[in-house]
Amino acid sequence: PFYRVHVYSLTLLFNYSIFYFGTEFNTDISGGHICSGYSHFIGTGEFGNLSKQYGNVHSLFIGSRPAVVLHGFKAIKEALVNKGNDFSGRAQDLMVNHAIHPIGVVLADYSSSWRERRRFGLMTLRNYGLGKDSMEQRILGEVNTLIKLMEQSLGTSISPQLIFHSAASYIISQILFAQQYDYEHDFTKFFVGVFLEVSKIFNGRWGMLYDSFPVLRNLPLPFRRAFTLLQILSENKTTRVGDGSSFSEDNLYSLLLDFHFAGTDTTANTLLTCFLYLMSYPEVQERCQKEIDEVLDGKDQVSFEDRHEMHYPQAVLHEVQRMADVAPLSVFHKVTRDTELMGFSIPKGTIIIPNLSSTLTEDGYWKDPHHFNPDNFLNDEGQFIKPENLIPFSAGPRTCLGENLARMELFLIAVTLLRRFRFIWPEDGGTPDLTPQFGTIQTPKPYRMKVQLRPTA
Ligand code: HEM
Repeated sequence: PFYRVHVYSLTLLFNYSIFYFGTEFNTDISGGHICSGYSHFIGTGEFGNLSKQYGNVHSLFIGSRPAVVLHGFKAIKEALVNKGNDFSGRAQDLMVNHAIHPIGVVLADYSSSWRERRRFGLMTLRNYGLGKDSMEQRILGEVNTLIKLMEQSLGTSISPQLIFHSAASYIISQILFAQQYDYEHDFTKFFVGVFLEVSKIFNGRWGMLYDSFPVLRNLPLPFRRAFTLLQILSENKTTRVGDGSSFSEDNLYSLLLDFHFAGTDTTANTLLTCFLYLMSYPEVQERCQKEIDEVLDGKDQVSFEDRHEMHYPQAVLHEVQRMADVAPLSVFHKVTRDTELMGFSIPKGTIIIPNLSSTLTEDGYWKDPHHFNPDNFLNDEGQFIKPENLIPFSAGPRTCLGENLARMELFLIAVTLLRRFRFIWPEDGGTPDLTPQFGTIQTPKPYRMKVQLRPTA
């Protein structure tokens, strides 16, 4: 038989529960091992253990569908970059596909229409100023709103979650929408709220049940709420597409959702991780501020170009991305034709799970793999270096389309806020908990922060 299945373990049901069956690949065919479970519930720590047991390329089941997990930089690069054409499809039968019809970019299968829409997305980002001053000015404009909010809360402790989510949402919305609303407007609250709630459903146990057990899909279970919310959003769309466009209204709507989904949670959770670590390591925060003051001496605002002179803050921001591990399993890929990888044959249609997390602490690549240490990104002369195996944006033809925008946002927001404020862990905040909450998009545990004006500000 293709798969030799035996029950490996049956762990809990429902409350953080998974059906977890271990199976082995028929060694005549693949030479490898297979075990199954469900990614959202196994957690990346468990994934790491599976690689120790089964190797850097092994498989598991999502419901009844076989998937292959790739661990470590070598296997991921070999598949996503060197064999990019074979490994760049997308699975088409998961809850996200059904709720958001995959005619945008993120969830679309590898095809000429995906390529066309991806090109359109990149062109739109460029036309709206990425790589030119205008995008920078928009981001800095948004930082001013953050500054005002923080100034109103000086001395008290604030919850940064909604603030950073709204800022990230606002920046991407400036490209996507003609009209803007402030943070307190009903539309903003509705829009940001829908995305937070829908992501929670996709990433939670209801999303897992939907994906694993197709028979449940039409039942009135709580996952239907995601469909309802997206339907309400869809009913509120208006179109600006003129005659002659190769894009339908639905294509544009999907692109809007894609860009907003892909660009908000990821960036906001990286910022949240950044300030969590800066408060937990005050000496790192102070060293960043010292270098920022020196480089910006006399300038009233930072520019993205300044990053080339800010070696330590750049190292800290990259180390934060390593710790944040925002998209631990990337977005699942799919094999577009029968192919092979590192001696394993993989049939067309197999889901591919790139375990990006596994590259972040991989032996032999980092000076200090298991601790927060900006030295991981500094050479002996204290200059910033970026090891090629830091791939939070993934790699190959499906690599994140918003990487440059995200990098610009993280740098400009962090540097401007650090120049003006000191961030302190509140006395009544307990001990900082740096362990992220596992999910398709990882997020730090909710925390509060205290903001003080810096004497030089
Ligand atoms: C820190 C911030 C971000 C991180 C860590 C991140 C990470 C990722 C990852 C891991 C993927 C999957 C790549 C793959 O399938 O191999 C992805 C895809 C994508 N990201 Fe991002 N992202 C970030 C910010 C953004 C922003 C700001 C945008 C907005 C323009 C964006 C737009 C996209 C799109 C459109 C895709 C789908 C690309 C495709 O399927 O062809 N991302 N991102």
